[in-house]
Amino acid sequence: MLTSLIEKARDHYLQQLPFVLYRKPKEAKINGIFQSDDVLHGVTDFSESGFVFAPFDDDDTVILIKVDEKLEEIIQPAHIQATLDTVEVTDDVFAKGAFVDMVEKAKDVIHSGDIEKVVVSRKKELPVSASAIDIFMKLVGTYENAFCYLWHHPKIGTWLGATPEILIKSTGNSFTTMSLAGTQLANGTDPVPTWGEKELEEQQLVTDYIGRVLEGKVTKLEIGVKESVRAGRLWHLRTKITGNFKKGELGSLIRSLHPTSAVCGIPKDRAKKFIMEHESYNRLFYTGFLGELNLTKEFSRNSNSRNQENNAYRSVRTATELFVNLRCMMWEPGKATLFVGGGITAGSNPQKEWEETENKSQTLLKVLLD
Ligand SMILES: C=C(O[C@H]1C=CC=C(C(=O)O)[C@@H]1O)C(=O)O
Repeated sequence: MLTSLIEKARDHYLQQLPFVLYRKPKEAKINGIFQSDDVLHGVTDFSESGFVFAPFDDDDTVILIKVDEKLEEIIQPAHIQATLDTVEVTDDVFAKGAFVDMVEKAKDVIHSGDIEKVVVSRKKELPVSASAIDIFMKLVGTYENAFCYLWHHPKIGTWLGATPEILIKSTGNSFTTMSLAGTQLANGTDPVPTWGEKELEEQQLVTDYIGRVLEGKVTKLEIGVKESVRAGRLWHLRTKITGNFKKGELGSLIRSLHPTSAVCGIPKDRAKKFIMEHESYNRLFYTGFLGELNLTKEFSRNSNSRNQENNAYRSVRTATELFVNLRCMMWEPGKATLFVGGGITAGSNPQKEWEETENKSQTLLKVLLD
């Protein structure tokens, strides 16, 4: 079924113009933002408005797609045939050897006391025949709790993903962020998982790190309780963190959060150096962030508990909603490059870390191999 939103995206792709399609967690509506020329815009201080796409490397340019046109539509998503268990964990000996070596090196550096935690990753390439739009529609139909997107800029490329992690969500001067780390495969029978020491410690390090970088920068900082959340076939540990920031400080807040230790490590600079030296590829936009920056939204609220319509009032404010670019891939005609990683601490087992990256790759493989 061709809809005006999907038709517009196809047309933009054919004309090689920038656009993004996205569906927020638990929403039915698909959004499209379309830029009418192919200029590559960069963000300078996060006072801009549009859809941002940021690389992992916080020294590189954050890209902005300008909102020349914004469309919204409720579209019937594509459902996939594959059952949860049809994609097998593979044992690619060469890739596994290199990854396990990197985890061992990371553990050596952690034991030497230089780094406390580092997130290492790898990529996985495979042939694909599906179009980026078809893959996007399957992601939307499969992962209702994730932020699903298809992003295209002719000067950069095409990316897709279904991420479970919020970097920052803000309206006015209040914000929410989260510490998300620790992974285990969902077992059909367990309603909620039991967590081991390694995962609990790994996630606590991320929560403490976020608390430290925000302290002094924000007011009313509140750190919630640990909860287990589902992301496709995986469980993660999550802690919600909220607070208020001063007018004009959104950019500095984003810059201090990214990259969190859920995707880089502790301390940030040494972990980033380890990643740059030991991962044999450039992460590009994997573990960067993406989403709406300073978009105008209408909020309506009832001022009366009896819910009388004439008491409802509306206000127009700007809102920002950014997600960490996880469970993502770069799409090229005929080829997909998937990116997956995991947090390494003193207690990591290299074989288990490999299996964890294989499990994480299934989020996209399930849709690609359908
Ligand atoms: C780096 C990734 O996940 C992060 C987010 C959640 C759990 C993670 C973990 O358990 O290691 C990672 O910190 C990835 O999916 O590639």
